[in-house]
Amino acid sequence: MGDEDWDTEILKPHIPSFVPVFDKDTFSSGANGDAFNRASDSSEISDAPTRRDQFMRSRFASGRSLGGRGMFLFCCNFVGYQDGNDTEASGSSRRGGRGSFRGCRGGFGLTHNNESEREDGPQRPGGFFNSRRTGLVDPAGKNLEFIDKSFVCGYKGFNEEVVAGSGRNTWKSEAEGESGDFQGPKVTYIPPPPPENEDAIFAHYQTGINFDKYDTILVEVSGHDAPPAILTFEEADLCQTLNNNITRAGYTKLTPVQKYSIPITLAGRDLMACAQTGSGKTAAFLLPILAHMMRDGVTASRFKDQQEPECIIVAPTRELINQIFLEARKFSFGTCIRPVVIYGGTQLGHSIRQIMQGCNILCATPGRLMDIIGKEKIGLRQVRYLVLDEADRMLDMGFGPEMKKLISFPAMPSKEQRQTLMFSATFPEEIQRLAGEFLKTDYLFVAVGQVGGACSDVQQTVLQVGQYSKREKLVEMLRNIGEERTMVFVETKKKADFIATFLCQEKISTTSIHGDREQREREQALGDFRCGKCPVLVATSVAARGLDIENVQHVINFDLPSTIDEYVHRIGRTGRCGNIGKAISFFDPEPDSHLAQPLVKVLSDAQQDVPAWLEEIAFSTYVPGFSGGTSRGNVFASVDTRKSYQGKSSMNIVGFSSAQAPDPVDDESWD
Ligand SMILES: Nc1ncnc2c1ncn2[C@@H]1O[C@H](COP(=O)(O)OP(=O)(O)OP(=O)(O)O)[C@@H](O)[C@H]1O
Repeated sequence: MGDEDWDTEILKPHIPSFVPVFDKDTFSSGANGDAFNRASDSSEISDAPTRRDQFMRSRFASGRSLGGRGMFLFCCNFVGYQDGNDTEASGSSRRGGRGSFRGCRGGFGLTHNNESEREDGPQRPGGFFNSRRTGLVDPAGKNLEFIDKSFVCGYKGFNEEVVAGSGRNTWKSEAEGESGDFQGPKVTYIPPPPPENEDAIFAHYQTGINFDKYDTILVEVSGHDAPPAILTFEEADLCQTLNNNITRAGYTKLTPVQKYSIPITLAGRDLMACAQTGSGKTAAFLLPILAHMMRDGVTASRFKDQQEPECIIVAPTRELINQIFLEARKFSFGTCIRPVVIYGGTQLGHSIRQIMQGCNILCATPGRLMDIIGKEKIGLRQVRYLVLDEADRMLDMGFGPEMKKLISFPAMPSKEQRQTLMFSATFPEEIQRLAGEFLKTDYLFVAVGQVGGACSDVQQTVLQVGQYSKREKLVEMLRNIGEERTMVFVETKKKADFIATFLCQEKISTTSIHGDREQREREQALGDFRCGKCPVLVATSVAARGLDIENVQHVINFDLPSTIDEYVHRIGRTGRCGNIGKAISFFDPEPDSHLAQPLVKVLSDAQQDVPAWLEEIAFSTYVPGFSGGTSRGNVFASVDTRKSYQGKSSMNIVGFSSAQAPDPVDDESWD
């Protein structure tokens, strides 16, 4: 069936509108076969040579995207209205006119080119102004119609404020959503308490066969007087409790980003660290912070109306910040340090109660953090460590203003008085420049491998698949993949629902995660995926960053994201911690041609085969003299952008393999 029929099909009233979970025993996803491999390879094989000459590749070195194919026109012909908050991609360029929800046949004819979902927005309230898919996601599993009730009142997305011309959305603070201007029905969800059982706290998965290969990755440290890397946990000279926790977590050997970031942080330096997905960045900031806190004799915080944490960690998504919290809880086990997590979509009172019981490390999503500071439940005076995980995302136009607000609070120690740490697998140049405002001028920059490069343990395949053939191809692949855990990324929340529902109809056990699902549903979906109850998770970019799920063997980009950075994060959900994984991307030349150049670069940098047809498209969209930065944030920074702007000779640059870890050479001054 082609996509032409899709809308019609979806409208059929008998189709379950929730995302059912099929029992695996009842509905087998099909036997493993070799068709998957054939499918994966077919386009490459038929498209002949896998690599063009070096000349062509070098021309794409800047990796700049040439997107901007016009406004994203999207009318929900199946619901008879159009909302303003459909997609989750945060790039400023929206995917062009031929989306999967094609045409503008119905609805109220509103258009919107500014649909990105910003995580950490308020939970959609219930009742009449309910989630736009009130009828879609029914946990009770009733068959409901795909009729959106919100069109009745012209609902356009709760608490949503579109910044015209920015190309990205910003939402009003969650503070307003939950406690301010908008008095919708209260969010009542209280997440389950974290496990108390030690086995569960220290549960971990095995490092993979390529874990030792991390040692061969080139590491570059730039900035003044970088402390030498350490080679072992012992060299970090952490306290006994921390060492015990590290051992119980199954860590025996440092990853490169840890070898460099731990001593830098222990030395009190500010840090911007860029390392490939799944290579242990979380422990790279948690361990030295915990060690410092222990060394400084942090006192157990007591029950108080206002808590003053020593450390604030922010991350862009709820699930990610919860994961970071669980890591903090694991490594601080047996100490008096109390980490707390707060995030949107949960009852505000619950967050407040958690904080009041004591808080040394606050893990928060930005909106909830602002809310809680506004309510004076958190005082900032004691903050010594500020961590921005997925820092490029935290500083982009979506979250940047809130982060700026955070560091501008009068009580917040200045950057000279606190330590600021930024981590990500991608750091576009313009974001690096913005980061300067948050960091001391002498911050150190650690680049493990190519900044913004994909994890080399992920086998990447790009297939040319037209919009109308995607679903058929997806089903074919998933049937061959069988029970192996697979994340399928799509561009919009509605599409996530459609594809998940479609796969369920095909009797493939599937669940979905995206920003229009209630938090309880999101966590349930993730839980079902983690435990293998649903081996397929259809997700929007809300699940692209940071999530560390054991045994994800495949990532399928049903739709490519609008930026190459997002691609790198998405495929990084597999191939983690030395394990190997596979990523398959459907490339539809019409909307995706702007990604051809950066894709060629990502593939070749990761020693992957580059299909000839992709090189052709990249070549045909190549603009001579085109280089470097773009406001779209989808090119790599060469490494530390201070070099580009202040001259290479003025930087201290140390390029060496992490295995050798010599002392950094003190070059000339750059500041
Ligand atoms: N030294 C180590 N030894 C063994 N396992 C480790 C080590 N460091 C990290 N891990 C494990 O590797 C996995 C990936 O780590 P983590 O989530 O911190 O990666 P990341 O670099 O932050 O990835 P992403 O860029 O996707 O956010 C986790 O399960 C973590 O517990």
